[in-house]
Amino acid sequence: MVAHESVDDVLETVAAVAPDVRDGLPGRRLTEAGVENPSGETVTAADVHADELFFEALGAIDGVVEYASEERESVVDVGDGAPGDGNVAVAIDPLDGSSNLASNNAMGTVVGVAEDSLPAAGEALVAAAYVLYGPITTMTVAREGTVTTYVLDGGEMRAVEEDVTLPEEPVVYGFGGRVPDWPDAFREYAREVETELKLRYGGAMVGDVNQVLSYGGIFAYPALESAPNGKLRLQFEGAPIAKIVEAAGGASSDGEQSLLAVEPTELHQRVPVHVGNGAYVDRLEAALAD
Ligand SMILES: O=P(O)(O)OC[C@H]1O[C@](O)(COP(=O)(O)O)[C@@H](O)[C@@H]1O
Ligand SMILES: [Mg+2]
Ligand SMILES: [Mg+2]
Repeated sequence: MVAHESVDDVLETVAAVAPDVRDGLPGRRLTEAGVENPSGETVTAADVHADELFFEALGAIDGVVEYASEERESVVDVGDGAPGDGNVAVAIDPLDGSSNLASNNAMGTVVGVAEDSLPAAGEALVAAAYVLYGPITTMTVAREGTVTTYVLDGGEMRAVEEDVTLPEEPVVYGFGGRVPDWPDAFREYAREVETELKLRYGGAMVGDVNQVLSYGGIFAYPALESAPNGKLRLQFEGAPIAKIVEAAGGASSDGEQSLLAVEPTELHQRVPVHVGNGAYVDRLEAALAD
């Protein structure tokens, strides 16, 4: 098998499983799983269910040899051999923004496909995608330098927008964390941005990034005084989202460099995430460097 066939299989499988994840949400509303994930966060029954569905389906693909999830402590070997030579590793945030289930707001799934063992840097990703469980279930895929958005119809991928690019005139911003917890330099930057753009923050990274991809602007979950690496995880959130935003003509940063260049040292490490139009990311980096 060659790598692109494994990548096709992974993307088609994520698309096929996503409707089942969605169908499983109503019955798991307001149900905690009673455990913490490796990041020390409360896990909902919906997080566990999504992880199980993706693990079963993705782990069964011939060319997938490693599976790592935000909900699992370590990488699981699910095939013979190592990533490379047609084999791939899959890193997944099975349900992003799952605290939005209680309030019935948008959530997502984020997936990165690498030809390297996990944890792998964003530069090693051969494809990245997110599913958005909004009024419509869509899937946005970055592959071979271009981004395509699909509507998922009964698990089938129907392309609705090819060569997705960030609009040149930015319109929206969304920043996570509490204002008093933001470092001074970020707070000053945010004060400027809020005079220029409209606030769009829904509390699920996938939904908030999709606003930026649709209207242009910037999304950030920055470093916090109480958490210098922010909240989001490099492997499961920052790197795949950066791959998609950069392939769509935007930029990403951990505050100093592209998120794709950040070398992971731990599977669940966190990283400050800033993604959006290049001009806003450049200004952010300049503001943090002062
Ligand atoms: O509740 P906050 O602090 O705004 O955090 C929201 C962020 O946390 C997340 O929900 C974390 O992702 P998970 O739901 O996958 O843990 C992001 O989707 C979102 O950007
Ligand atoms: Mg998440
Ligand atoms: Mg999650």
